[in-house]
Amino acid sequence: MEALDYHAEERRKAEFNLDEMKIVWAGSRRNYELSDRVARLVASDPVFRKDNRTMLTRKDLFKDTLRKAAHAWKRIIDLRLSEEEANMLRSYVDQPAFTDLHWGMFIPAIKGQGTSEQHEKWLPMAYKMQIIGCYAQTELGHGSNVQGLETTATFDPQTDEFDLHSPTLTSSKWWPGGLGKVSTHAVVYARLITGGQDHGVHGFIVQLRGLDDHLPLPGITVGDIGMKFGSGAYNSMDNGLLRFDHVRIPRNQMLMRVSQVTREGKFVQSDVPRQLVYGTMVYVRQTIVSDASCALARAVCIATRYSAVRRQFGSQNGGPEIQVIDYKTQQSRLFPLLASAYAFRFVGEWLKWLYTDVTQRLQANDFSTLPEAHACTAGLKSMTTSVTADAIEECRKLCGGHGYLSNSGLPELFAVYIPTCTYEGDNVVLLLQVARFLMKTVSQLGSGKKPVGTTAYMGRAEHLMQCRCEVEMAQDWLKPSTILEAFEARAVRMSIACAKSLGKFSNPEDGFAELSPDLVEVAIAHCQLIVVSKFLEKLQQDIPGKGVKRQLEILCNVYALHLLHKHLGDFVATGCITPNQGALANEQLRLLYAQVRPNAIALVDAFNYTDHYLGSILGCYDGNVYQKLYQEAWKDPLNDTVVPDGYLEYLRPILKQHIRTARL
Ligand SMILES: CCCCCCCCCCCCCC(=O)SCCNC(=O)CCNC(=O)[C@H](O)C(C)(C)COP(=O)(O)OP(=O)(O)OC[C@H]1O[C@@H](n2cnc3c(N)ncnc32)[C@H](O)[C@@H]1OP(=O)(O)O
Ligand SMILES: Cc1cc2nc3c(=O)[nH]c(=O)nc-3n(C[C@H](O)[C@H](O)[C@H](O)COP(=O)(O)OP(=O)(O)OC[C@H]3O[C@@H](n4cnc5c(N)ncnc54)[C@H](O)[C@@H]3O)c2cc1C
Repeated sequence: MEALDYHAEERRKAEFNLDEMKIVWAGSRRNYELSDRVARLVASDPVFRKDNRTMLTRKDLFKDTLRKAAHAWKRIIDLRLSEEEANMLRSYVDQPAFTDLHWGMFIPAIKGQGTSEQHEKWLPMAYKMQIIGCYAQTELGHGSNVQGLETTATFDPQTDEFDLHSPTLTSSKWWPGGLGKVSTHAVVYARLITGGQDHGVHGFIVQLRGLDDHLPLPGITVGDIGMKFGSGAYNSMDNGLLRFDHVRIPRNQMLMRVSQVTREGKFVQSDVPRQLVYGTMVYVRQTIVSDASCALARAVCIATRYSAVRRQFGSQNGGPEIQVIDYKTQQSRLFPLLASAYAFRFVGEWLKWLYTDVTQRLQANDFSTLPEAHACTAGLKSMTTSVTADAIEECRKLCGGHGYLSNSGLPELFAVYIPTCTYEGDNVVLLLQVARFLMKTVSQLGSGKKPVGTTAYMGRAEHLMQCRCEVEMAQDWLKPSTILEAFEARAVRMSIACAKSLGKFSNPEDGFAELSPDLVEVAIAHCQLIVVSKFLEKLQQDIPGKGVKRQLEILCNVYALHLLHKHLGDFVATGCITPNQGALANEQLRLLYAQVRPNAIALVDAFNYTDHYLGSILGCYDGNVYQKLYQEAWKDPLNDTVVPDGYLEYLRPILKQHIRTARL
């Protein structure tokens, strides 16, 4: 018997080759095949079941996480998965765990900031998981201000050791994932002190727990910081606290690629920039951008599939009601998010390339592109996570009441996703870093130093400051050069206006603080330009498959024009476009929505998510939503008994009070 598919009609409407689109989404045929295989492997394994997760107590959830991590590791070993496949497997298991920090931060920190001797000593043990590590930077008193960290690492030349100490309550390490209950080791960030002199924050490898009994080593106080937002969600992670009471570690456990301490206690700064101490954060921010496209695609997939199944109003002559996806308001809320998922995917690909490039340069002692890599990773991490967090909530609303059910998958996705706006750098703090970079670039414009990379457009500031948009009809907005110039002109004009305002302050730092809300907007305009331009660049590539490129062009235009519509104030106020041209952009946007509509379901099918990974009744592939919702309701523990626990103690006395009242 053929499986029921409530979306079959929608799938037939698609105007492009779905298999080819899946490959574009995955980045290559090889990526597609790998990820498809690993996703199915996870989905078919009962240990990785997650539909009961939000019902578990914290302790049970944590134990379930340990069980899944151990099983994942066994699968990785047994199947001899490559590092790439192993990463995919962990991400499809879809449960935050200590392993994220071990593989995602502990190992990269040692790789990026350790010497080759340190690599040789620590990495083989870490790769075999004979030791498990975390990234212990943030403290109770300081997260954003890394230079304000208080933990000290004081060199003792007598013993050739560092003495690690937490001098105040606020110096307690607070938040590191994997620290609370699991990690045997940590890369700890502490102030390096030699000969009474403070040399700022550096990384140290510190053993926390015994490898035989898992007990904290002498002088170490360690534990979990407590429940976090939402049920299930990030509570599978043991975010921890850590205090040191004069804990001793050998000198060679300071990560010494950036700076060294000699046997005599002399501090030596190598010729690599001190910012490399922040290198792990740059790496992770880059991965967070790719992850944003996955999370956004997931929410959009659920909301799109459900919007095609859900019907409200408009029945004529007893016929079916209107699918809610056909309401223009639904389209204007949903399709820009669909377009954003694709846009973030492509900018994530590009950022990965940029990161690989900067890493190769750093190895060859070329540090010239580090500021650009920092600005791009910080800015795009901030912009994509903020958009995605808001979008998940918007998708919940797009699913009406059923979106609020836990089994829609959206509440947990939201709860697990929102800390990305805070961790790895608070989004506002990161945008201010981008703004500093932009203001520096503007200040150097007259000096003959040509801006390069993502700020190259500033080199054309003279033209962009006075150019006039030539749009006369709605369809003129479909020209890539018109869109690009409008975004470049807006970004450069906002940057230069801010730089001028800054110039009015006698103390630039006072000006920066006073104008910081405007500077954040400048940074966002710049980041949006990057995303638009990378989407346009993607379209320059040879993209095979019937109709695939055409769909991507439509999505690119939706992405750019919805931003233009949303930030019309910026575009008009800076004189890039007229209000009438803004209205034409909106007219074009409506036409584009109509073109997306028949392809919407196939465009989310292209993400190739399994029902297991989506974890949503509303988003399941076959669209059999109502039956599944009905069946699922009966599985709730409250329905285990017909009469609830507590009836006799609490309900019956209330219900029976009229008998007592009547007797009085
Ligand atoms: C598959 C793998 C999966 C992986 C998943 C992993 C799991 C995910 C789970 C994640 C769990 C979450 C895990 C976690 O949450 S881990 C904890 C994350 N913590 C943060 O992100 C803290 C955020 N704060 C900072 O980064 C710094 O303190 C900032 C940047 C704010 C200021 O800093 P500071 O006060 O020192 O700097 P300055 O402003 O005086 O600027 C001085 C100069 O330095 C340059 N500069 C600054 N920063 C960088 C940089 N990074 N690379 C290169 N350059 C940099 C800057 O441009 C300036 O240059 P110039 O203007 O002088 O030229
Ligand atoms: C789920 C989760 C996991 C984490 N995992 C880890 C981990 O594994 N390892 C680790 O070391 N850390 C971890 N962290 C800590 C995380 O990196 C920090 O919380 C983050 O960097 C933000 O710092 P903060 O908490 O000090 O925020 P704060 O800086 O105190 O932010 C509070 C408010 O102040 C504003 N603000 C701060 N500075 C400025 C400024 N200069 N200008 C304008 N506004 C400002 C912010 O925008 C924000 O609105 C984790 C955090 C979370 C939530």
